[in-house]
Amino acid sequence: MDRELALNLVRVTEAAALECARHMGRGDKIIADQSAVNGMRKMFDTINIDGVVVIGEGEMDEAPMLYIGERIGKAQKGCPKVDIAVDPLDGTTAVAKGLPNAISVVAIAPRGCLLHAPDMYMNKIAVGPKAAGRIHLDAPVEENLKAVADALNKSISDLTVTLLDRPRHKELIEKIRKAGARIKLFGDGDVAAAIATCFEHSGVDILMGIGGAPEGVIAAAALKCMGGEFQGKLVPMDEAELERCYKMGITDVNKVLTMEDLAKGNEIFFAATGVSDGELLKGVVYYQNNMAKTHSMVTRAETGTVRFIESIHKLDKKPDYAK
Ligand SMILES: O=P(O)(O)OC[C@H]1O[C@](O)(COP(=O)(O)O)[C@@H](O)[C@@H]1O
Repeated sequence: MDRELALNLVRVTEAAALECARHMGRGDKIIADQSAVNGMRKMFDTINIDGVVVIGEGEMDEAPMLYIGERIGKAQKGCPKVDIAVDPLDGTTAVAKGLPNAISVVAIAPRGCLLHAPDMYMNKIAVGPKAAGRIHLDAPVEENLKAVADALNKSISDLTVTLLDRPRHKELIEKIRKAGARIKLFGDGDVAAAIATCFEHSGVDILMGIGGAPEGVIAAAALKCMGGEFQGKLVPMDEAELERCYKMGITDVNKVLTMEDLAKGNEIFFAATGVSDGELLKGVVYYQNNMAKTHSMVTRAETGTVRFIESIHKLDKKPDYAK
């Protein structure tokens, strides 16, 4: 895949962020999400790829756009055939309430390389490059914390574990506290939290806990690009969810899914744009004269280069496809 695709992916997440950030604090997460989808979908149509959505807004009958299986992109002759994983707005509630950490994200890989993860929960663990290769999702919490602390040349008491603030994490939180690590809970957006582990200045060292499985695939793609490590295990809650795993070809739900299972190979691209302020990305700011500023990152696995891009948008001058 042409490396120029990276910049086009930023255009896609910027378009989604610019649309949905308008709905910050307006209390309606559905409209915020729809706006992100509209912005993202339109921009995808300008990009020369033959894409299939593998992680999207739901099944075809649940979502009008960016549904699983939808073909997107301009698809001109000779263009790359790719799998696309999107979360036009990770943090719908955060935007509706005006809270931090919401981002728009997209990951792309050659056809067949991204896991078609069912829409259910996934138990996750993620670390940055220095601690990659030292964790195992099935290992006891204390063992993982010790391994990460050793890799980072810190004591466990100086480690910060980040996890979603959910009642289901009560036991996990107790174990982390018992081991002596610090905890940073967040309300929503575990893709951004997983990415944050790859940057020392973010102040978080390890992500743990249960979040969405689709978000897990996107986070795995991102961490693969940045040299971190992500592992996940599906958490089907009932027979119906178990059946969905089987239907999607996941026969052993107890298997720890590695980055290679979730995002295969080295031709992976990932882009994200901040919607509301987070540890790494600033949220959208709207200026006078119908201008706006976005803050994005883009990376690809082949080189591992991470670019942070600040863009000033003159919204009056946007072409029709970007309106
Ligand atoms: O809110 P739940 O059910 O605990 O699910 C956790 C998931 O929700 C999120 O926080 C936000 O997802 P949405 O934007 O789809 O609401 C994800 O980042 C996370 O994986």
